[in-house]
Amino acid sequence: MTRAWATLWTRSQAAAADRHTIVELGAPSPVLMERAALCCAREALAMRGDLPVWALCGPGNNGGDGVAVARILHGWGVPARAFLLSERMSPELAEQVALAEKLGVPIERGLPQGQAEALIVDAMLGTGAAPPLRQPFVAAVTWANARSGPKLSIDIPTGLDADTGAAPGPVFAADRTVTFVRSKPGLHVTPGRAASGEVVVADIGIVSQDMSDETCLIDPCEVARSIAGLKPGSHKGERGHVGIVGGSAGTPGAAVLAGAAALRAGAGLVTIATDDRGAGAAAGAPAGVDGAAPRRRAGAGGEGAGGRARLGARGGPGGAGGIMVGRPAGGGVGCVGAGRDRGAIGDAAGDHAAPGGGGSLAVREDR
Ligand SMILES: NC(=O)C1=CN([C@@H]2O[C@H](COP(=O)(O)OP(=O)(O)OC[C@H]3O[C@@H](n4cnc5c(N)ncnc54)[C@H](O)[C@@H]3O)[C@@H](O)[C@H]2O)[C@@H](O)CC1
Ligand SMILES: [K+]
Repeated sequence: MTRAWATLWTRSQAAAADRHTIVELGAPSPVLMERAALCCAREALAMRGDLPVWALCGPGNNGGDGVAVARILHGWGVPARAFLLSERMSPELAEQVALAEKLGVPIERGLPQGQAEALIVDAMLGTGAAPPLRQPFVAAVTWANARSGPKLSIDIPTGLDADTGAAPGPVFAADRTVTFVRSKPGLHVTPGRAASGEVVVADIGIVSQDMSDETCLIDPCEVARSIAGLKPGSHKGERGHVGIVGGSAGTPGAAVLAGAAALRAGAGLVTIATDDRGAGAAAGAPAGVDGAAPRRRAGAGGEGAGGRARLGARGGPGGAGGIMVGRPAGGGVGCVGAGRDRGAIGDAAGDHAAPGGGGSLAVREDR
């Protein structure tokens, strides 16, 4: 399978790539910062309308990006200011402040005063920071979120856990986030996804050395390409049989959704083995279908377009070519008749299921 899916960098992977590019390859840090700021300044220009731009800058290199954005916009004739929110400054930030001051860019200390509308640029904290957020950034994020104007985050929204998307305190609510080289997992996971707005990935020339354990963002187009189309005139029996084990009595939702998804993806036959007798009807299968289940004799089955419901006739889900296993409510152990030669997918709690063939649960890439 071709994996042209977008890769994501965690905080430590981003830091390793920065180090590799700057220390080992010798790319000058200010050059990378200039590229980062140029990309962000272009986005700010597109977002601001007629508004001035105010960059809220933290003590590290994310703050350095913010000062550089204000300088670049100032050079383009945009009313832009940088606001330094901390007494501390990384060497790169200090260089940016010195350069901006020489060029007459307004640099101020503390939060902006007054109620004028502006595009707020969040250059407070980036991938070098770990939540929970400390002062003065808690107050600054709260102040910014109470304003109605557009908001742009540099690299990640301040307050967000870049690795998990968790928000243990206030998080800057961005309309757009310009993130560098690779996006970050936290920008795509709730609640971080909502705080990040539109995510723009800007290649600023940082390269990684070892990305063997990198995480990928699944591209729906790539997934669609990897699923074979139906042959005209093909029979339901040629389109695969998916077995689903899951859904306790009264809570069949996940099993039902998995069954409906399998049918929509083109499976010829779906078998749901569940403790919940209503699951088959809920999944769109003809009523009254019954069959073998892992723990009790209750179950439901359905077939794709034009198919006839059947369950148990092929030994329940054990007859399936691929099996999905959910965890029964209450943490019981599922028992699946999946052999080593069949694909099995466990859910987040799939480690509680025991494949009957003795093999471990795994996602097979072939079909
Ligand atoms: N040359 C480089 O290394 C480049 C860095 N870039 C920018 O630099 C950022 C990373 O810079 P840094 O590593 O300096 O780190 P950051 O600027 O993200 O943050 C570091 C600062 O945050 C403070 N901090 C950490 N956790 C905090 C918390 N919970 N509450 C309050 N303060 C906290 C630390 O004391 C430190 O002063 C990237 O996100 C990116 O925006 C880009 O300019 C590209 C090039
Ligand atoms: K930021």
